[in-house]
Amino acid sequence: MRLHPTVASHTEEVLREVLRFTGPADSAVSWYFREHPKLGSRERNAVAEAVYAVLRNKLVFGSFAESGVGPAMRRLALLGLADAVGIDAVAGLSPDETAWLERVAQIDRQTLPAAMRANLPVWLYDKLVARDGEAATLSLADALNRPAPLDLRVNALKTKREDVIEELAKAPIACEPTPYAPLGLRIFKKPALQNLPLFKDGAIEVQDEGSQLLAHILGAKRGEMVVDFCAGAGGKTLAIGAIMRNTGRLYAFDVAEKRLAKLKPRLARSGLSNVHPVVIAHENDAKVKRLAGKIDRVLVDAPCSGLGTLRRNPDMKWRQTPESVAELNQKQSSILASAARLVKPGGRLVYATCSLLDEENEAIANGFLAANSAFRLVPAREVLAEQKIDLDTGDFLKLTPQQHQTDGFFAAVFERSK
Ligand SMILES: C[S@@+](CC[C@H](N)C(=O)[O-])C[C@H]1O[C@@H](n2cnc3c(N)ncnc32)[C@H](O)[C@@H]1O
Repeated sequence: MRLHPTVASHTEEVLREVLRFTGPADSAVSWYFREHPKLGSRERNAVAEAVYAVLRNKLVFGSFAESGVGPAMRRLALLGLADAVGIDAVAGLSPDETAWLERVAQIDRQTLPAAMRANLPVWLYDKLVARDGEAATLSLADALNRPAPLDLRVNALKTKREDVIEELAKAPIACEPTPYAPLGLRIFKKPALQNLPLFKDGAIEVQDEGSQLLAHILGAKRGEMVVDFCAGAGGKTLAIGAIMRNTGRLYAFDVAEKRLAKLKPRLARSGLSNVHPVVIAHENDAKVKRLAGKIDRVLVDAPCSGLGTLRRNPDMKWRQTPESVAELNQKQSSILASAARLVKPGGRLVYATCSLLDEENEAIANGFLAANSAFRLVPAREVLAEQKIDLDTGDFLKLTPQQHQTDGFFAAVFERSK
């Protein structure tokens, strides 16, 4: 069935805003939909998917849009819609536009230059090729430029994974257990979950398998004192709180009050009562210092470029620059140094990012080790084995979408000796 003919102009309007890259694409899309409440759900879906298709394929579509007819933004919008819903579903096309889209669809992308096919900014493409070579970069870029499946985490305080599979099947929503995370489920479609009793009752949360693994790698135990230093809206906090079986004390720190506020309703659904959200002014806040040397496990899920999450946030690649990454590096080292002071002897500190860049990952971890002789690196493979998770990515946890079907994640585990 064809979409409403205004879908192309709505897509064009949203693109005009999103391609200014002044804020996150998902906020711009949500704002537009709030301003246009009459737009039907099928149309909204098509507009959003088309905008994301343009963000994912910006270089290739930009090149295709040099041919064709009509305003440049409409050409991009049509390419996005053709990619997202197919040419036949797009109404209101002129015969010239249809012919152009059909011509473009015939182009063999293998004939395009590699850097264009990767659809990455030049600085990032060059950096990845210098590290991994062209073939590996193209395979990574290909995985990053595809939409992610939907991963769920089962709240073990409320139910079991097998019971959720059965319950979802009644909806009917088909899912399969995630390969590594013991409480994860993967759905390949995008059903609306918000109205399911399972969701409302806090039996499931949406969380990428990689993010779930970061909660496991922290290895928090019952009754421990734990800090989630950069808790944000609490994706990992909720997972850690459940791993602690709702015992002990889990502080959720963040400098962003708005983000921490989003944790509140999730906490209420989850049934957790061991979580204590705390807004801090900065990483050296007195509230942090008060806990120095008292904490068993500290997770630093550091602010980062987010380049590992391009499957979900394709705009990030166009919004980050070498300068923004350098700025983040300063912040990352500073937060890690401050968080380390919380850890008691024998306690563990985990540094994690959802970045794929060495300078946000190994470089920060190695810099920390060099400056902190009281800490040693605990090989990630050992920690994962302790957690009975069958995954060996070496001394560090390194997840990539093409190898593990998760977002890109990094984690280093440190233990304090004295
Ligand atoms: C990667 S996000 C955290 C995501 C979150 N852990 C989750 O699983 O949903 C990084 C967070 O670090 C926070 N942040 C930035 N600077 C900080 C600082 N100096 N101290 C603590 N948190 C900080 C940001 O507000 C952001 O919420």
